[in-house]
Amino acid sequence: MKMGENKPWYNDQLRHYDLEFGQIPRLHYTDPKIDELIQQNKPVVILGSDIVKSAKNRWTPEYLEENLGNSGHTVFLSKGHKFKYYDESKILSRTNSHGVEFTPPTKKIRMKIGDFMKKLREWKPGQDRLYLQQPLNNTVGPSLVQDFVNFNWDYITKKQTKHQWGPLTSNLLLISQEGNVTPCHFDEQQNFFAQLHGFKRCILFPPSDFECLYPHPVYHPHDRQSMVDFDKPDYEKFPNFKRANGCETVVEPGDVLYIPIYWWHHVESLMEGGTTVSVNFWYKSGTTNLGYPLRDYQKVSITRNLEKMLVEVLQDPKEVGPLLRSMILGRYT
Ligand SMILES: CCC[C@@H](CC(=O)O)C(=O)C(=O)O
Ligand SMILES: [Zn+2]
Repeated sequence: MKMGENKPWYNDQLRHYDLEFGQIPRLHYTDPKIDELIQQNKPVVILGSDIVKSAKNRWTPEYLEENLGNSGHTVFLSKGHKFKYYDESKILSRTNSHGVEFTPPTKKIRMKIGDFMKKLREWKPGQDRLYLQQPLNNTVGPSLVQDFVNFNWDYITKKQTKHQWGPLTSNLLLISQEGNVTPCHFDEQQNFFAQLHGFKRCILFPPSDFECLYPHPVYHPHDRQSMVDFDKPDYEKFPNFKRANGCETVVEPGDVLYIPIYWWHHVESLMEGGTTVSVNFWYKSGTTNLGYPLRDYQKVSITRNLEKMLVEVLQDPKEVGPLLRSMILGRYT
């Protein structure tokens, strides 16, 4: 294990960005502050728990190759290190019929785990990068099922109940090539993000950073994804990016990062850190009682609903801006 400043990784394995980041709190799982932070919809890394102990460092690439099962799995291919998500259903949507050209930045294929691992082992710079992203389902082998059953569901379910989250919707198994990046985006679900093998750097921003991170319009296939290229920010188009308030952590095997609903997150597998394995736990939001003042994520949710309604009723997305400007300039500003 590479040691640097008593960490199992070196800072030069992290990609460099123009921003400074605070640190996400890393608390022992018995610390009551964890529940305070979750209640405040703030991120926290839960340490030393046995939430995914049955899979920590056990779900190695080799073990998964043996036990993931022989049905194909969803693999994304990318020309570069970024794997920017896009919603296929929005590529051909009516509102997109206004000639909004969209070229998917990644290719989605199905691959057997053996072929995926072989490609990873034989990968050469310049070739497409690979990222396996597969919901855990009943096609996995019995050994994985046993490990999954042996997660500490009691701890997880207690948190789900205490914080009035909705139902668990899925567990996504993520097997990433070293150096891959999932660019900055937010999800509309609560997320317990469990790191099982290797190291991932996670940079998070609060929902109130909406005006610093410039999400694509809701009708766009890259809905919920930031338009800012962190590797080469365009400060002309996105001037507020320089004042985004990011916080970061590097999750190690066994760590569980709580990524609150609507929080922006950028996730990278450390460069030269080997293949990484994670599994996430996505929960629907609970029924939010509208208390005042409204929470930042509630305002984002309201913004999204407004945007969807306007695009729906105006039909042409290009009319949304002028209508909103005429509505607020000189009246609400
Ligand atoms: C497809 C999901 C990717 C994951 C980030 C990562 O591990 O690359 C994430 O964004 C999440 O768990 O919400
Ligand atoms: Zn996400």
